[in-house]
Amino acid sequence: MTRDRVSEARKAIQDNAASLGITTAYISTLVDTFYDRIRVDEVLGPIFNDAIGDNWDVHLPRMKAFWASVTLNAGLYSGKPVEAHRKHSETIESQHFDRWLAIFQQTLHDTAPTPETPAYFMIRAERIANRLKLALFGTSDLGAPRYD
Ligand code: HEM
Repeated sequence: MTRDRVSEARKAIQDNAASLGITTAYISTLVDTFYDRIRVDEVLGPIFNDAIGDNWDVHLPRMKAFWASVTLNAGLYSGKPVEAHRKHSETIESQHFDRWLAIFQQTLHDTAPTPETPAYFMIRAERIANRLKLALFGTSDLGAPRYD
């Protein structure tokens, strides 16, 4: 695609997302609320707090950039999620993904600006969670999707 076509496609994605209430301001609220809940979760909290320690001021902007890239095609994130999780393969277990997704879904439910917002994020979160699970555990037993 030429550069014009790329920016046209990006604009179409962003207009569609904006019509669902998905903006960088909403992503910021979503990410802050989600990790506030994750940090106090009895199962996932210790994993995140051990891994991230005093670096939440680095992790949160990175996660906002990640979600802006996934949902708004913002092109802001350039990390390596598989490697980032593989570093924690001693502590992250396959069933933790269900809990992560359940907390994410509840956070979306509680904060969503429109009724369509949760599915837009959840479809993408589940797809990425499944790819991470496959990369980390080599399992294709991905469970029943919440959204498809
Ligand atoms: C079992 C569930 C999960 C656990 C326990 C977990 C844990 C973590 C931890 C500890 C980090 C920090 C890594 C580090 O800097 O050392 C991290 C980073 C990250 N996680 Fe997760 N995660 C989970 C699921 C997910 C899912 C489902 C997604 C996406 C939908 C995701 C996306 C990311 C991204 C983008 C990063 C930043 C990677 C980078 O450094 O660029 N994670 N995760």
